[in-house]
Amino acid sequence: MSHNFDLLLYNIGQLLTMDVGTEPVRGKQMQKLEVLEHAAVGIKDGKVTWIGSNEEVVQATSVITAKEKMDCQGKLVTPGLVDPHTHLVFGGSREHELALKQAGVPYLDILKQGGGILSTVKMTRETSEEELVKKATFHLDRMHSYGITTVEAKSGYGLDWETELKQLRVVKKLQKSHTMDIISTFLGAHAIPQEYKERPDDFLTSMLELLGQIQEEDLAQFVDIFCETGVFSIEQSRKFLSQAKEKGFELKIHADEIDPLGGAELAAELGARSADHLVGTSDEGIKRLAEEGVVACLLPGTSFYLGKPTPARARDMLEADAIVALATDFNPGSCPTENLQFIMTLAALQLRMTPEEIWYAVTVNAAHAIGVGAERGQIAFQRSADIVLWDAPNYLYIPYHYAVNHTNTVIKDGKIVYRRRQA
Ligand SMILES: N=CN[C@@H](CCC(=O)O)C(=O)O
Ligand SMILES: [Zn+2]
Repeated sequence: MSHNFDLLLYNIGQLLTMDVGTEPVRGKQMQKLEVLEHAAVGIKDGKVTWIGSNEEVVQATSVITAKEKMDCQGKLVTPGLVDPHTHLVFGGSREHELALKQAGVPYLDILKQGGGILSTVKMTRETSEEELVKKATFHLDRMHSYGITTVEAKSGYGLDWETELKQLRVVKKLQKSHTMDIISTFLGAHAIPQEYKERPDDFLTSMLELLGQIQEEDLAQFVDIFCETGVFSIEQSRKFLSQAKEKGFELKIHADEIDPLGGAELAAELGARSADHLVGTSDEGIKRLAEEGVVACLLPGTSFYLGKPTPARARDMLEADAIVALATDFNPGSCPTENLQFIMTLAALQLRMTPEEIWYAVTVNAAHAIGVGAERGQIAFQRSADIVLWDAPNYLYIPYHYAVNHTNTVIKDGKIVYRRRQA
């Protein structure tokens, strides 16, 4: 059979296809990783149309042709990474808070004093839609350079109708203008704005009134809430998310990030797609997440940056056969980094996840955490060609050699969107 590809990747030292079909991978199954040695991948019309051996390429040069050929020099090739939890769209930055953190001022105290999220809210309200598009485009370009080809992006720095819609419309514009696949989440329930300080329930009601407009303009697939001490309680979160679910939205929840309020149990009760953070989650919460197939989306970069001594209980979640994913939690306050590769290292060192588990957590399960598990996170026949060639000899190397960028070439829907500058 002859092939005429648009792009042929050959001489691949190690290929991780992560080709597990359309279901997420649970717990103990995350240990089993298929590695193809000396492989090749053919791409046509933006899709993966052939996966074979390098031998076949060498032997059959006459019947395997391509407009462009990429010699992968015996290096690692994997699916494009998926980042299922980011606060991509925001104005300004919060580097001044670093000194407060160093002085030991707790994250929730900074928020209580009107800083933290609320200071980003002020800056985002003051930033134009065009400026927000430009700034988020810069971050998306950087994410591509780190090997990320699909991301989730939340609102939550407006906390009023105008600015929440502004953020979501920025995401909608980026879905059209940028090569990155972006899944949108409404996080209007991110914090209580000053103007509603004494009336949090009225604030949540006003955010719920936005849902109709969000649906009408198709601005978000998910609705999320920050369920945390001093922000929104379990009861408030249950009421808010239940009403969003009734309107047809899929659910996410910032759960048990700092205090173990039982956000994981609530996520299971409501059939959320994912529960995120989970640093303080109880045995019961872990059990319920696994039972209901809620993706446990862990954010070790946030624990690292906030200097939290105890990491999320990843090993107990894996033991309980939960579906575990990883994300950056990229945001200006608790995790200002787009580098998902560094998150992979933190998952190894702090969460004690194995390299095999980590690779499922940044591809297949990350895609399931944002509802695109059937389309993204794998190199498989007729799937979009979202592929990374790494300057690495094998898949162990990425979490091991840390705080640098290992990408050589990043391919999105069959097109090269990033190539490391060759000296
Ligand atoms: N905890 C709430 N939201 C973000 C932090 C947002 C911020 O600090 O600006 C998080 O997931 O950590
Ligand atoms: Zn977050």
